[in-house]
Amino acid sequence: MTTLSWERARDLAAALACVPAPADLPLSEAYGCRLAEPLRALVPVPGTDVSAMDGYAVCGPPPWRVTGRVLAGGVPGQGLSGGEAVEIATGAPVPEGTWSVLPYEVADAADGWVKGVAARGRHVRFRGEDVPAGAEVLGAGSVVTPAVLGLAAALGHDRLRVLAKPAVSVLVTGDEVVFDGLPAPGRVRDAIGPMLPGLVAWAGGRVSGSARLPDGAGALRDALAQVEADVVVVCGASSKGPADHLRAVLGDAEVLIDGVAVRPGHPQILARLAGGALLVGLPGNPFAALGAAVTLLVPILGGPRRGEMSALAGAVSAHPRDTRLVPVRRGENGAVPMGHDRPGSLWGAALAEALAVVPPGWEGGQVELIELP
Ligand SMILES: Nc1nc2c(c(=O)[nH]1)N[C@H]1C(S)=C(S)[C@@H](COP(=O)(O)OP(=O)(O)OC[C@H]3O[C@@H](n4cnc5c(N)ncnc54)[C@H](O)[C@@H]3O)O[C@H]1N2
Ligand code: MOO
Repeated sequence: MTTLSWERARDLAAALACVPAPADLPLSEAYGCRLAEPLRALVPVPGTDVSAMDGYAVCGPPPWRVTGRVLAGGVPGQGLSGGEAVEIATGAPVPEGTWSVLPYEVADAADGWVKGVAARGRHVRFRGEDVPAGAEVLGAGSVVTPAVLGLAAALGHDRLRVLAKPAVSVLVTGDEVVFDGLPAPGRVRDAIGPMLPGLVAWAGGRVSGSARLPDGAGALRDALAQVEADVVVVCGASSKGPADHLRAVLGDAEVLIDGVAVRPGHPQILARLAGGALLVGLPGNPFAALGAAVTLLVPILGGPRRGEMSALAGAVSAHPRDTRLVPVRRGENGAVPMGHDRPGSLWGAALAEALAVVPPGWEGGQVELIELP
């Protein structure tokens, strides 16, 4: 299979973008998804007539004799008759017969009696006044924001039927890769695993699982056989060295892309596994992995595709055959290269807000900027 141009690789990945499927997710997992059906109130809010103020629930004209106290979560007890009041907390159910609530600030209370001016219905939140039971509060397709999650909980929902984000399972390979602490000589800290959840979430997916694998075809083959996700990302093992087993274990998978003419990140792979999931093979070099993820993974997850065009303000040399991805920040005269962009280093990318796409043989002129999260 021949190496694909960077543009064609990105287009092919976008054409294979995952279609979100309806699923019932707990509130804790639904953030950022779209509702697959309208959101309805399972209960009225408030659920019963409650006080909106700390003060006295009163009945009839003043003065009132104070007969008791009701706190939030309490039971209202006996109903009120004319000339009676109970001390009441905000959110507590008002007793039957309540005319209104007199806040402490305007109540004149002494010796078990209270006086004041109480307009009828004032400072009482009536059952269903905020949201009536059964009301459709949001339409299908609405994005589940933090406020939507709070509203859904208030309306009695534990789960939401949403268009679930594509699930991404991450496999990090390499005997030399360690996952915490200071790497000993010959070891290297995993710099790709920590980068992926944020990148995946930004692109529209969610990391549903991750595993750490030693080098070796057996471990990778077993892990791929067990994985349940829409997309599997394999980090490392994408090149042609003795420990690079990804191609060997692809078996009856359909390899769609094997190598992209881009620097860094050319040894990237896209395949359709026998079970239907897509596999993205990222190079082990961390900046190369980021470049490959932007090329294949982000479009597959439905993430932003095209960026704006911009001049480059700084010396950048094009590659004769490969597209270059150059970390940049926007400046007054165009995008400024950040440097520190060797394949093994994320320093430049960490300083950057976008990757400039420098086409093969580029001789100046505007280039596309791909936003980085
Ligand atoms: N004969 C060839 N050798 C190489 C080629 C090639 O075309 N022909 N391409 C080079 C390029 S470009 C890259 S990029 C790498 C890709 O290698 P792999 O994907 O097989 O990855 P590894 O060999 O396992 O590791 C490469 C490098 O990255 C480090 N690494 C691996 N995983 C991680 C991780 N999770 N976090 C941080 N660093 C990681 C690893 O220790 C190596 O230093 O192949 C070149 N070789
Ligand atoms: O492309 Mo490698 O991906 O240059 O380091």
